[in-house]
Amino acid sequence: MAPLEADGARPPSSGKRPATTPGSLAGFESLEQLLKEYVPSDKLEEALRVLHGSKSGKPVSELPLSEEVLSSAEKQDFDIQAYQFSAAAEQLRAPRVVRVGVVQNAIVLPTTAPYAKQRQAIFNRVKSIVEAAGAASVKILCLQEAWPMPFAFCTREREWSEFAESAETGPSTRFCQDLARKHNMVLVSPILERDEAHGGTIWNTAVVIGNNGNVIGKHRKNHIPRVGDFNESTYYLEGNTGHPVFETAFGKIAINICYGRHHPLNWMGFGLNGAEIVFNPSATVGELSEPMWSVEARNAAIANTYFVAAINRVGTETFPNAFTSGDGKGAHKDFGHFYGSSYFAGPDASRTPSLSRCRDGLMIADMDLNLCQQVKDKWGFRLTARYEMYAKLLSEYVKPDFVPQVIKDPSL
Ligand SMILES: NC(=O)NCCC(=O)O
Repeated sequence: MAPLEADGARPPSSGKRPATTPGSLAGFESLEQLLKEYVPSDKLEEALRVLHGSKSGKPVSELPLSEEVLSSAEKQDFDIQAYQFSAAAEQLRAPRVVRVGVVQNAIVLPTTAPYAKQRQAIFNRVKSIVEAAGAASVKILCLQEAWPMPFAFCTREREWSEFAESAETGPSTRFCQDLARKHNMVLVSPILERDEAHGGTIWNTAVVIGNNGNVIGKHRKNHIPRVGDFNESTYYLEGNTGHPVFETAFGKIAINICYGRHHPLNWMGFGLNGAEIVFNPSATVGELSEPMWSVEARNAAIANTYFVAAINRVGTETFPNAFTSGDGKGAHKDFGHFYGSSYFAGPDASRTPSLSRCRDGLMIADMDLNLCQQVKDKWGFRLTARYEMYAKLLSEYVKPDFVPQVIKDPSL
């Protein structure tokens, strides 16, 4: 199919990449870029209305950014996109608009480089993206899962545990504290945590740093995968922090770390505790999870009437020694491609396009948090839920003598 430039649809998008670029979708950085290239603009709006939901009949609108921020992204070669989730004007409440951002990034140095150098190179790269977010007045920013390190848990090798650090005083927390203070920004920093008070146990943890640079608290990943190359349970087990919601200067936030997105009750826990925005910092690869990616965070936003930010790392990470994963695949040295594609979803079923599948990126959105209550009042999911009935079922289910409620056709 030829591009539609000739009949005036729209010029070629900047999202074009050589088809050989790792992670590219037939030569495009994202599904939306591919659609932009081939679907005439009037029809594209209709297609996106159905695909991404709508705000008064239109896809989520773009948010203009300053030249300074745009040119910094271009110079440093990261994808930047910005959108706005508006809400209806209310008579008794002022809008509560908060500017939120997410960062996706590849590791910078090969996994064979000295660890201190690998981490410092990631710090330098992430700093430049966080600085752009700060210049764009982002007030709550979340980084990707285990952002200061390669996602080495596929290997099962012990030495990668060296990247674990204190959630309260480790180098990543100190790095984020400086940036949080500088930009008056809440920063969510998902790291590999070493808990010195409990024998140096390791956790997969998101540290929430307040806009004054203080550590507000932390949350430990609730669900640990045992699928494909995700051998994380060799390093850490299920978290013990429940479903905390962090009340920040800019809104009530929570973090559902990666594999927790497959568990609807996990999402529900954060909703019951009052989250308005739930971040889902992830590290996941195409072959395994891409068909689920565009569905799960969006469904969680709808079912729990809050905003969700789905964040995935990007790039292919190759490790020195081959590993196997008990799934019949031969020994290999990489996880496959982390497909990026971070996006925001609103409680009203609208969503943004995705960030690049091939490049680092910063996505920004203005969210009017009034939308959460407006959608609750309209759809009444919290009103109509049957929590006592679910609680009863669950309390029965966890008993060893549970008998499933099955009514068999007596004629069988
Ligand atoms: N990081 C992580 O939990 N990945 C598991 C794979 C997935 O959930 O897509």
